[in-house]
Amino acid sequence: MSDKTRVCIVGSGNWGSAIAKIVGANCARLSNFDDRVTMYVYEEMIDGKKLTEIINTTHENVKYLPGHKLPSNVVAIPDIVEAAKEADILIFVVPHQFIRNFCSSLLGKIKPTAVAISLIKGFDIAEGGGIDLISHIITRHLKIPCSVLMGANLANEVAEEKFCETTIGSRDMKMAPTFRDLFQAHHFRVVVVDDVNAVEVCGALKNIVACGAGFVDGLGLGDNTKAAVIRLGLMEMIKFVDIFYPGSKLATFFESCGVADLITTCYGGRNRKVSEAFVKTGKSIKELEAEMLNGQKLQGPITAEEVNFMLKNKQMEDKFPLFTAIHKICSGTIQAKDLIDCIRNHPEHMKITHVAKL
Ligand SMILES: NC(=O)C1=CN([C@@H]2O[C@H](COP(=O)(O)OP(=O)(O)OC[C@H]3O[C@@H](n4cnc5c(N)ncnc54)[C@H](O)[C@@H]3O)[C@@H](O)[C@H]2O)C=CC1
Ligand SMILES: O=C(CO)COP(=O)(O)O
Repeated sequence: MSDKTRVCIVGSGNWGSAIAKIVGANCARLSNFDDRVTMYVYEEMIDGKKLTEIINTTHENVKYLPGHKLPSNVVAIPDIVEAAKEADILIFVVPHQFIRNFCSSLLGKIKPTAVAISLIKGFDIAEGGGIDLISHIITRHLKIPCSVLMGANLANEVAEEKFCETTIGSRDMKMAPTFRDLFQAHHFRVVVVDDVNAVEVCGALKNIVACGAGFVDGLGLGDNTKAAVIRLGLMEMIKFVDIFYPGSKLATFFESCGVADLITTCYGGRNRKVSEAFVKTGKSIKELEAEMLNGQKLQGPITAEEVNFMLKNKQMEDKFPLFTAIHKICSGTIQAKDLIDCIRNHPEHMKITHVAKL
């Protein structure tokens, strides 16, 4: 048996494939990692050929990251257990709505000593009327620790090797050097922090705000309005973390997972793009996701629904008027043109306060 660390990437969408470029290259380069990186691929047929076969012969994920070569040591495997069973590090990067199924498939089939890191942005609804963090679901189901990686990381730009930063949140600082080795590249700079919940919640919530930014773009309301929506979104993100994840740190919002991811997603992300088209075309989000994303999945509208499920149960919708309005627009309860009226009297505008010293 090799004493080298074996890595499996669970997921092969747009971000899964972009991160496979970096992880594959690092595992090939660094002696402490096994060269062979397995990548679980949800099998599908492309022009009569299996996607796994295409990836393993051409080293390109022609559907989800066309135009970029994956390192040849990244091996696509259609069976999730086969891909994951020998891994010491499991990188979870699937659209969040599918995570429970994948965890069920892996239960009892992975190394008990394995550790996980989740790149998944989103929540799940929990029994008792709340929400669950994806990393908590992974830990609870698979009984392994789970760190997170979130940041301003539009997958296509990362694949093009344009410079960006990312944030890893980990409770186990002994793992920090290994994670940094695994993910850092000359164009992808890693900061590790211990405020894990806040890192993950930032990654999930900014997708809701990005829908709001897209509505503003669709309505043609201009840059000032969009900036207001982004700022109010940030304030609701901070309040959400403060109320539901007490003990989290404000400083985490200044990492890549916070303001930076919020900005990039509100300008360049899929949630923004589809939300703009939602206003301009009058089609449903589902129709537009299918028409515009070629199999990629939107996370914002479902995340807005999950968050609303909890806020409604706790009778706290009015404390988060932007998140609430975005959910109501996505679900067709109100129209996008009503967005501004919903936030005109935002609790932020009721404040008269001394600004804290730096
Ligand atoms: N794409 C991006 O720029 C970034 C995405 N993320 C996050 O990473 C996570 C994964 O996103 P992407 O890799 O972009 O995925 P994606 O949005 O490209 O989704 C497509 C993936 O979902 C799989 N899939 C489709 N239907 C499925 C089903 N019924 N069951 C199981 N799998 C199915 C497809 O096979 C494919 O691998 C998400 O939480 C996203 O928010 C994070 C940073 C950047
Ligand atoms: O998370 C992302 C960038 O960091 C991608 O956002 P979208 O899913 O809106 O494209």
